[in-house]
Amino acid sequence: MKIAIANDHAAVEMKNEIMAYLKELGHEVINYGTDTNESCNYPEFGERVGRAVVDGEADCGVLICGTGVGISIAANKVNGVRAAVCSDATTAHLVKEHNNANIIAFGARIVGLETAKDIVKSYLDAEFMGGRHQTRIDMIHEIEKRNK
Ligand SMILES: O=C(CO)[C@H](O)[C@H](O)COP(=O)(O)O
Repeated sequence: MKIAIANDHAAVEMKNEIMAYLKELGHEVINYGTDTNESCNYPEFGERVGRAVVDGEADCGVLICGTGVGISIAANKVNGVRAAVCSDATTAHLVKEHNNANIIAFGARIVGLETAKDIVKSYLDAEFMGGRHQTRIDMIHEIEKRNK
């Protein structure tokens, strides 16, 4: 898969570890920054990965900030993005199966590296179940249309 990844200053080291792990798993990774520890603003990076996924430059995305929350909120402002913050592998699996999340997010100040690896692996191994879950995703798209 082609995976877009980005982070803020709180997550540079974790992003580098996760990029290496994703490559080990055989994925292509597109890095949208940031690559320095200098303080920056997570909305910029959330939007970059959100756009990359919605525009089809990547199949899915990984976003990391201190908590995973701010960067996912920003990504979710791009129409068509379903970014989900996860702190455990079970949730990561379910956000793909039920919500067809196209971006997974987590916090470098919240989870350790091994948990972060479990989260991305569990997400990537899962498949969207469709059916009643598709109905609900269609409803989310309707909300987007009503609130453009
Ligand atoms: O988690 C985050 C957003 O949800 C950010 O990483 C966090 O707010 C950055 O904080 P600071 O500028 O104090 O390092």
